[in-house]
Amino acid sequence: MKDVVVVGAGLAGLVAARQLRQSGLSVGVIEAAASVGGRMVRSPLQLEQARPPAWVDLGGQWVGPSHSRFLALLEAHGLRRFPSPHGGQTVLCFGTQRCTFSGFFQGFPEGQPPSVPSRDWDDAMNALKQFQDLVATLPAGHPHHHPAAAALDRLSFQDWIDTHTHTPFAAWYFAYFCRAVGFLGPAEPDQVSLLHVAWGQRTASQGDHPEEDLIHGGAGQLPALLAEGLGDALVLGEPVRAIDQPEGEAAVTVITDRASHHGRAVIVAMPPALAGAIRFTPELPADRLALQEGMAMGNCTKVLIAYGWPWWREAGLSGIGIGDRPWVELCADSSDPETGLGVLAAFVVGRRRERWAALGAEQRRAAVLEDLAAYFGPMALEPLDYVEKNWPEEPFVGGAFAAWMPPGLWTRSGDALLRPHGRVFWAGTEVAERWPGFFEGAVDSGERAAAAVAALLG
Ligand SMILES: Cc1cc2nc3c(=O)[nH]c(=O)nc-3n(C[C@H](O)[C@H](O)[C@H](O)COP(=O)(O)OP(=O)(O)OC[C@H]3O[C@@H](n4cnc5c(N)ncnc54)[C@H](O)[C@@H]3O)c2cc1C
Ligand SMILES: [Mg+2]
Repeated sequence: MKDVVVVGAGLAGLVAARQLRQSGLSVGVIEAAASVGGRMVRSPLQLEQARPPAWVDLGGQWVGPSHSRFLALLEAHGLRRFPSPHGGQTVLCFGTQRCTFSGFFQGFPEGQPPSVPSRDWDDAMNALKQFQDLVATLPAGHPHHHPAAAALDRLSFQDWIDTHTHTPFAAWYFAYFCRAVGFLGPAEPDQVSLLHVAWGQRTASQGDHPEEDLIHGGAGQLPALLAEGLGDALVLGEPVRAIDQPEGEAAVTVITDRASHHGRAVIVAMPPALAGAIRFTPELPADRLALQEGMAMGNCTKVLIAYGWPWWREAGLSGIGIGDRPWVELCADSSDPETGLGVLAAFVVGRRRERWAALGAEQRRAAVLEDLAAYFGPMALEPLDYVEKNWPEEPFVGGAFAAWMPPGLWTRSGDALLRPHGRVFWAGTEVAERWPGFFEGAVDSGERAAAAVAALLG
C-alpha cells in the first residue's frame, strides 16, 4: 500500500508525485502509455547528414514570462531557454491578399498593423475593444459562479462574433484566435462557449506572451527528468480501468489489466474526457459525468517541418505565418539556434483538420507544404524532414492542445472540475484556475492536488 497512487504521468501527475515524495509520502505512478510525458514529448529529426540529434517538440513547446512554476521546474532541471525567433516580418494571407508586417496578433495586436483595408482592421479592433471589456468583467478563478456567467455560457463564441463584427476579416480574426490559442482546444467558434473563451483570455492571456521562449533540446525532455528517482514506483503501459473506494475504508484500489494498486488517496491527472474511460465505484456524481462526456479535446495536428537553415530570414521574414489558408492558419519559426537548422511548427486545426486528416499521407504533406510556400516562398516545398503528430488519434490523450467547454457545460459542471470524489483528487491542465491548457496550468494543478492530498493524509 502506497500513501498516494497518481494516475497519469503527464506533467501534472509527475509534478504531483514529485511534491508528495518531497513531503515524505510514498507514491506510485500508473501510466497507460509506454513512456511518460503525455502531451509533452520530443522526437529526434531524421536527417540524412550525420550530425548531433536535433529535437522537435511534438506536443507543447513554448513558455512565457509569467509561467513562474514551470520556469522554476526548468531551472531546477538545468533546461535552458532561448527567445522564440520572431524578428522580421510576419506574413498575413487573407483571401487572395498576402501582406507582410512588422507585428503580430493572436487576439492582441502588437507592432504595426497589417495592411488590410482600414475598414476591416477597424472593425476587428472595435470588436476587440468590446471583447476586452467583457473579459475584464470576469474573475481570474473558475468563472461559473460569476453573476454574468450563465448568460455568457448560453452563447457560443460564434454568436458573439456574429453580433460584434461586420466584415469577413473581423469575423475571421476572432475565429482564428479561437483556433490558435491554447486554452481553446482548439475548437471552432460555433462549438465553444462564449464564457469559456472570455474566461480563458482573462486567466491565460495572450497579452502575457505565453509563447515568448523555447527550450534548447525541447520541452519534451522534462518528463523523464521529473520521473527520475521514481524507480519501480513508476508503472508504464498499464491503462487504469477502474478505481474503487470500498465504503467505510480509508483506502482506494486502482485497477489495471495486470494488477491492483492500493493507496490511501488517488490523484487522477488527465483531461476529464480521458478520466471518462475509468469506471468509478462508487459512481461519480452527475455533474462530473457530464463534464467527462462534454469537455471535448482539441482537434489539432502539429506538424514540424525541418530545413537546412532558416532560409525565410534571408527574405526578412520571421517565419510566422497567419492566414485563412486551406490548411495551415498558423505557423511559427521554432529553430533552435544551436542546431543551425530551420524548423517551422505548423498547426492544422478544427474543421480544416477533419478534411485534411481524410487525405492520404502524401496529399497531407503536399497540402501543408503548399500553404507554407504561400506564406514564405517555394523553398518551403523542399524540407529535409516532415513530422506529423496527430494528437486526436492518440488513445490516451485524445487531442491537442487541451480540452474546451461547449455552451452550458461551465454552468452545469464547473464545480466538478476540482471537487474531490471521496479520496480521489483531480489534476491536469484542464482543471487549473490559472493558465489552463498550458504547461503552467498542468504544474499548478499537480501542486494543488498534491497539497490537498497531503492535507488529507496529515
Ligand atoms: C500540440 C500541442 C501543443 C501545445 N503547445 C503548448 C505550448 O506551446 N505551451 C504550453 O504551455 N502548453 C502547450 N500545450 C499544452 C501542454 O502540453 C499541456 O497543457 C500539458 O502537457 C498537459 O499535461 P497534463 O499532465 O495535464 O496532461 P497529459 O499530458 O495529457 O497527461 C495525462 C497522462 O495520463 C495518461 N493517461 C490517460 N488515460 C490513462 C489511464 N486510463 N490510465 C493511466 N494513464 C492514463 C496519458 O497517457 C498521459 O500521460 C500543447 C499541447 C499540445 C498537444
Ligand atoms: Mg499528468
